[in-house]
Amino acid sequence: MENPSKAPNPFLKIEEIQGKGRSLIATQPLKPGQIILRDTPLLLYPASPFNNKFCSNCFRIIQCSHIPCPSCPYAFFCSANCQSKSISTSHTPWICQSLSGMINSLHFPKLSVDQQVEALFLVAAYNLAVVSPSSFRVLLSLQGDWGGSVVSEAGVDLLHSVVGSCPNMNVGEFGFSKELTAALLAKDKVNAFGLMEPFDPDRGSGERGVRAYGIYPMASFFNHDCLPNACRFEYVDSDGDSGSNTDIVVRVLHDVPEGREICLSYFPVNFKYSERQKRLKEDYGFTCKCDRCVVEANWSDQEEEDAMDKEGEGSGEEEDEAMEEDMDDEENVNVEVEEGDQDFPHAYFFLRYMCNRENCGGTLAPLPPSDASPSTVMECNVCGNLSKSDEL
Ligand SMILES: C[S@@+](CC[C@H](N)C(=O)[O-])C[C@H]1O[C@@H](n2cnc3c(N)ncnc32)[C@H](O)[C@@H]1O
Repeated sequence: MENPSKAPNPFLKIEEIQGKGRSLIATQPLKPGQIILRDTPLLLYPASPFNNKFCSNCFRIIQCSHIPCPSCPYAFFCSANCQSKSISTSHTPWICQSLSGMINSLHFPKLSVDQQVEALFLVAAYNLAVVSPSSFRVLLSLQGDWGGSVVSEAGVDLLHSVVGSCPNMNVGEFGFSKELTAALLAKDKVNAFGLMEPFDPDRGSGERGVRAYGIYPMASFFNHDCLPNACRFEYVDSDGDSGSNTDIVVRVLHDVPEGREICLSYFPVNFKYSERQKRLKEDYGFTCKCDRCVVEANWSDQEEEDAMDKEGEGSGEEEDEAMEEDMDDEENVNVEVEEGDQDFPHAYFFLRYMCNRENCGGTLAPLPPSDASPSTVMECNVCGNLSKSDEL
């Protein structure tokens, strides 16, 4: 599951940016669609304690019959291979015993579903301390501290006592303390990526279910931007080796010059200004001051509504200066933008990089370039649709 001693990434370096902390910077000019990162999770944990829809090891959909764990009722596998692999990764004997102890305790059923999922994370994290101390150290080095604003003291007390009901919380050199539990919860909150359930056209983009959460050692250094220059893809249900299907793949959307920071959006880009600010403050502990937020901070509610309507229509207007800066090197700009309409300066981004399929809200990135020529086929990172960029 984890591989903390990977080769250095040739496209990215970590640098401190004032006000943002560690950030990922392009070490060379990047082409549209270029894969800049494939990252393997340090740990994965299920988004629900009582799920038999997804394999507890590879998190693929279980197609027909599942294989239950012989020792507890909380894990199901898609194959004998996954079951045997899980013994050293996602469902070790330690996790199996801990889950049984914790879920049968008096406190667990009183937790909200979100708290139950956080308890599952803590069990997975303390398991990592047992099975791979070096990976646990990597987890501890990520952003998120006890005392930050993203986890409440009451929540920490409750979860620490619930996880304390596991029968064997002797976790070696790291110990088991409230401070460690609090730090782990904060790290989970600001770094976890959701591995999503397959796209369902009948559900809105905000309602899409999560099958599992993962903490990725390198992807955890991507900062947020409300108009990102990269996006991540996951192919959990793909064939191939169990183990690599939960990797995340990050591709750039357009040309990026050397030295530019690479950012993801931490949620669908069509969220309104107020929703974005709330989410970033509550879940990640910061106030976003990206170029888009600076512009939208001055919008009235009506202007925001108008902009969202236009975005839904996918109509193109003028690029703003900030976007121009990011797009200077864009080779495939073939979208006509209307002149003189200043009220929705980021329309170009939505026209070109937002999936227009109903209820999707995904981001479009070109397929990886072949022979150094950018692809004209765009792939949506939510519904998986492929479209020709020149259809725009
Ligand atoms: C996934 S981590 C990103 C890496 C992090 N900067 C670090 O030093 O490890 C998320 C955290 O980075 C910071 N961050 C991310 N995007 C930011 C932004 N646009 N402005 C300010 N801080 C940001 C916040 O502290 C957030 O909780």
